[in-house]
Amino acid sequence: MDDRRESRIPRPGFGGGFAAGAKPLETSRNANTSAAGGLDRKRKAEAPADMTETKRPNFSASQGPARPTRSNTTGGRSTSLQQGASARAGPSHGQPANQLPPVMEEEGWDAIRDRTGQSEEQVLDKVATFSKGAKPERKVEAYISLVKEMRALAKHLKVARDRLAEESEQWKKSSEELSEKVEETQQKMAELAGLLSNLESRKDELEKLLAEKEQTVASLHMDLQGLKADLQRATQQLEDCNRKNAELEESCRTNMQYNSQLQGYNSQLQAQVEAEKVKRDELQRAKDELQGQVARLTGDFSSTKNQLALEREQVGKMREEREAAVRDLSTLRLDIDNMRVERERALAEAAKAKEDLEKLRAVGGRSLETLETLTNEKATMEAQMTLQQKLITSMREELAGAKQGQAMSDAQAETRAAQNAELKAQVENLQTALADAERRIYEGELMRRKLHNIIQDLKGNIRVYCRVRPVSSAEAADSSHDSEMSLDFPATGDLVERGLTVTVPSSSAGQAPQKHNFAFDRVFLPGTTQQNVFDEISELVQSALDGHKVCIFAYGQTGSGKTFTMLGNREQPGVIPRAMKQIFENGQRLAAQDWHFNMQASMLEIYNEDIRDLLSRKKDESKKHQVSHDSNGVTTVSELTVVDINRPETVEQLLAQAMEKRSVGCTALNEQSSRSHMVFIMRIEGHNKTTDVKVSGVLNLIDLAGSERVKESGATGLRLKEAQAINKSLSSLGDVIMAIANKQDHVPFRNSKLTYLLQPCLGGDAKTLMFLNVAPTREFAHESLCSLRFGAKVNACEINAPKKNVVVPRG
Ligand SMILES: Nc1ncnc2c1ncn2[C@@H]1O[C@H](COP(=O)(O)OP(=O)(O)OP(=O)(O)O)[C@@H](O)[C@H]1O
Repeated sequence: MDDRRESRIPRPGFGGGFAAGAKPLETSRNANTSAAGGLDRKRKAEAPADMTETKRPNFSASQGPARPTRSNTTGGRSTSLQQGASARAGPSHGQPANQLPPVMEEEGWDAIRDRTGQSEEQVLDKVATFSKGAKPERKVEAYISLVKEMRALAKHLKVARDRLAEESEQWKKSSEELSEKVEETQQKMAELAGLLSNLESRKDELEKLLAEKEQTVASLHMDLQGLKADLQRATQQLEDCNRKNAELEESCRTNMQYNSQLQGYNSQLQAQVEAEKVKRDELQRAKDELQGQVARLTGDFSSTKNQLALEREQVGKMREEREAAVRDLSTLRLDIDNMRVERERALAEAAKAKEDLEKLRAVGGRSLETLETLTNEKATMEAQMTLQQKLITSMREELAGAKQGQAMSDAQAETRAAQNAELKAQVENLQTALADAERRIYEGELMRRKLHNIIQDLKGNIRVYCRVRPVSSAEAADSSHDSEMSLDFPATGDLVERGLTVTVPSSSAGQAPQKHNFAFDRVFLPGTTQQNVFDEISELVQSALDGHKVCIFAYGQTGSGKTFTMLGNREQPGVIPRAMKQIFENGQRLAAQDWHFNMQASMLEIYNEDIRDLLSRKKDESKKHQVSHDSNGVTTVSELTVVDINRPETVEQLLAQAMEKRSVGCTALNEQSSRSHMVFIMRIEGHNKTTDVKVSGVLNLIDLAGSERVKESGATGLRLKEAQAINKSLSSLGDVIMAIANKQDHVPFRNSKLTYLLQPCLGGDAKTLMFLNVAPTREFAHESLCSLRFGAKVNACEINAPKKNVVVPRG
């Protein structure tokens, strides 16, 4: 128990120091210190004051000032020594004064220090000094006291050294513990330092972040300022807009007026065109008549010419004959002269013979025989002469007749020549009139083309014609169909033949059906004939012959009449056969103006985004066709059959062949539904040999696949895939038209095969018409609404003025 208490005694003042922070020791020390302090105070209170006085040694002045007796004045260390010493010297302190041992007995150091108030150093440095004459006993006493003090101090120091050794051990241990703790602490500190550096780096990051945030805040602030400024500007702009809006409304009103003027102008132009057409027809008729006359006159002329030639020939012959007759006559004359000479000679001879006969008679009647002979000769000669005279007379008559004939044929030839000259003059006049008529027809044609184009442009380059098919007999007869009409058409007002209203039954019971109004360039009612429909688009077909790129689409749900409109049937041919007929007829008509046309046709279908050649006679379906366009906008489809066509019958055969090949599948909506887009492409190259003008047009006629919504078609599997491909390409077509109309930088032609194929024919230099085919009954009202909405979007588009592909020779 004592040991433990002693071990807690603090180190003496001259030993080593405590490590800072050794708290347990410090706490014990304080406790003991206060306990010791309590004992000291008790002892002081109990010790008699005089005794303390007397036992204090008498030091000289060199000993230094005497220290106060309070233990705490020497600091903690002295206090501890006192405490330890007093603990051991306990019994001697606890005795009453009269029982104290004599001073010379062993007194502990603590007691000595308490008594004398000296410190250890003071005792060690103490030197015994005596005043002169001091008694030896006093000196001895002083020495004894000093020795005692020294001894007490020595003991005390020994005890203290031992304790110090022990304490040193303990301190060593605690030092080791401490160094362990220090290590731990250092580790912890290192960890903490790591943590701190982490924290510092984190702090740096956070500071950076903070700085960034501050920057962001600053930029946001600036943005806010900018936005405020923008807001102000926007407000300003809004005001401007409002003002402009008012101006626009005003200009809109003006435009509307202008528009109605334009419409007036348009109708005037149309009237002009009609008048021009009438004139052209009249001119054509006049030309035909003139041509007939010319042909007749040319016939007359050539027959007269032939006759004249014949007559000339005859006259020539007659001349020859006359000349021959003249020659004969002169020969005859010569003969007559000869005969005359002969006769005269014969007469002379006869006279001579007579004379001779007379002489002979006279001579005696000699030579009777000779006389008879001579008489006979004379008679023969006279007969000959008579004959020759007759001959001469008849030849004279013939000559006179020939002369008369020649005079007549000369007169006839003159008449004919006069007639010929007249006919020539007439032919020349007619030829001049014909050239004039041809020139006027050519000018009329140019004017027609110009006006035609103006009208086409005024009508817009994308036109939408809605065609409503009649209710089929099957629909009317079958009660499972809702064959009530869902479409109404205005009977009066501006929208006659242009507007329609679709009434869509509500999907939820009890709700009223909804009405939607639409207006298009033209609406064909159910009874409209194929010819009426074609009449409305024939001008567009004509444009292809004039050198434009033209696309005519048929869009609509399955069974709405697309194929009927585009192809029709034998009795009611549709747009494609009629267009072919018109192109051929007009091509032939233009041949009179020296135009020569080359036409080529191809037919393909796009099925599931693959191209199939509909005119190929091969059965290989796996062939892949690539589409490419050159810089002139000429499209090529690799390995596609191209057929030269020179008569409409060829087209009929091609169409029949193509229809057999076209992909047909069944959906819940139509058992014979075409599941592909069919594209008929006709290229027309024209050349005017007189003017050397060249034109190059393309006519694309497209029967699109059914547009019904995938869900409605009830399709699954392959049919579902087909329906999805169809929907994608139809919506791509819509997107392309919108992008062109909105003048977007990028037009997504490549989003589908169809739009990529038709790219050059869908841009600014092309004319597009879309037939919007709709079924009339309530059963299809929802699909009709979708088709009408699509058409309305397309109809709202306006495309640049088209460019004609015409090459005019230089000079
Ligand atoms: N205007 C019309 N007059 C008379 N009959 C019509 C008319 N339009 C369509 N039809 C008839 O309606 C039926 C369906 O028409 P059509 O085959 O042309 O539809 P479709 O839209 O081409 O369908 P699909 O997408 O399946 O090819 C046909 O029997 C057709 O003869």
